[in-house]
Amino acid sequence: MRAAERAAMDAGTSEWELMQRAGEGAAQWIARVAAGRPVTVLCGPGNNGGDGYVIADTLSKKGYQVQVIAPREPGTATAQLARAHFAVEVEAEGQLRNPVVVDCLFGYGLARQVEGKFKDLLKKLSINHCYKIAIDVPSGIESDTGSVLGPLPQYDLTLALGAWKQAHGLMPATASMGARRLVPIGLDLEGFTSTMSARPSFAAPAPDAHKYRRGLLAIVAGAMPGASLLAAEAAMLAGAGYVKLLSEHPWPNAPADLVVAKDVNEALDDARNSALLFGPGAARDDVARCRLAQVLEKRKPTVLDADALHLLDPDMLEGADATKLCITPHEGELAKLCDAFGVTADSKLDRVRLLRDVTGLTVLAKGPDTILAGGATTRFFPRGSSWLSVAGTGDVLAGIVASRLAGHGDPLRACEEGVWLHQEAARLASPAFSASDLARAVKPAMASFL
Ligand SMILES: NC(=O)C1=CN([C@@H]2O[C@H](COP(=O)(O)OP(=O)(O)OC[C@H]3O[C@@H](n4cnc5c(N)ncnc54)[C@H](OP(=O)(O)O)[C@@H]3O)[C@@H](O)[C@H]2O)[C@@H](O)CC1
Ligand SMILES: [K+]
Repeated sequence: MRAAERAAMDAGTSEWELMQRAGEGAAQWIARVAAGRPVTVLCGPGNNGGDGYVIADTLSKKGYQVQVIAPREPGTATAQLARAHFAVEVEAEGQLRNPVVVDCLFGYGLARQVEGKFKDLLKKLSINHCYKIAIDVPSGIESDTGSVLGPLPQYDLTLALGAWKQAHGLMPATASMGARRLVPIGLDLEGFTSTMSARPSFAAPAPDAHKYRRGLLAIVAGAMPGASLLAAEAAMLAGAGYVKLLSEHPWPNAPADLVVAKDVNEALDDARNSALLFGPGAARDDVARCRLAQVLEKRKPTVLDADALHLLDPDMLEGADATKLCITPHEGELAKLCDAFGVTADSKLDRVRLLRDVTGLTVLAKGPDTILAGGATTRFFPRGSSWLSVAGTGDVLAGIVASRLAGHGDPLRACEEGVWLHQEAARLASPAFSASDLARAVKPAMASFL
């Protein structure tokens, strides 16, 4: 973010100009929400506080009654300029008088624990029944890691300035932000490798499509059949033209439109397979270990999930084509993988990136803050439904990602599309769904992206 702002300034746009765009853009949102009601703006000592003075000034000029509380005078030249433009009284402390409160205490410059008067203000904000708006990031948040450095009110709206920061996609920060909106300030974000995932759009199959061209996905089942059946049911609705379940199990409950291949070795050898999925319900014994080795040997685009992630280690990966593989670990599986590959880091984000770097795999670390890392890219996602916290939803995700992978063979794109489809299916299936409800909801979810 600092580099993008520096580039804009080098190209002739002053910091003051950027701050005015940010403050005025944010004020437009605030005016919509406030709808005429008086507004309190809390201003800190840096440029986040500077944004606050621009917001206060813009709202005043629109006829809003504005209270500004600033415990410390602005310390940067640009924030001082903003303060000088706001000709109305500023209180050093006081009660939050108004029904809408805008928090401009700290942005991405917060570098240590919030203490003293700033801490008191954030505490007051926490218990106040006002509509709470965070400017750029909530002021008690470290914007690179999403970790908490001060009191964290539950905001109704967070307005990211110029670009999304990593905290907008990371727990625990993201849970406090309420709705999130981006205020553009004209920065050139081309080449940003770490970004919020953009909503994808899908197309109907090509006019000359047939089932193989749309992709043949082979799902290799294991000892516990339910999980791979769930993955298959989701995969059949997520784009692949042909989903085959490779299993020696007799499958009395498999739907009629799911092909079950009993000769697993023969079906795995099928040159027409576009993608493979292995792991859900696979168990962690020697049989599963041999199966994983066999799957990797095929060097096809492949999704590894669940038990396969407990079996994966550097020896197993030897000879595999990492560029075609994606892994979809939850928190526990991520810890197991980090252990196996000698990765240690404090934050989930660093663990995911390091694991990607060490293995060359595309890593989709699922959870309340899903992180995707592959190649040089990191993607964050809008918050998904918390109803996804139920058994079997990971199998459904693996099926969806594998189905997308069968269609085009690009692991990063498949993961990104998979997360969106999964979250949309959850939204449509909510509240309180089972994993098979979720798998069925992939069908209407597809329609949302066409
Ligand atoms: N650059 C640009 O082009 C644009 C930037 N923009 C905006 O600027 C924001 C970043 O501004 P920033 O870098 O000035 O940092 P900011 O978040 O205001 O805080 C730093 C200040 O707080 C202080 N401080 C830190 N921790 C503290 C603590 N615990 N307790 C007490 N004090 C503490 C620290 O001073 P210190 O005491 O460390 O000397 C410093 O004074 C960004 O999020 C966006 O909103 C937009 O206008 C668009 C254009
Ligand atoms: K803030």
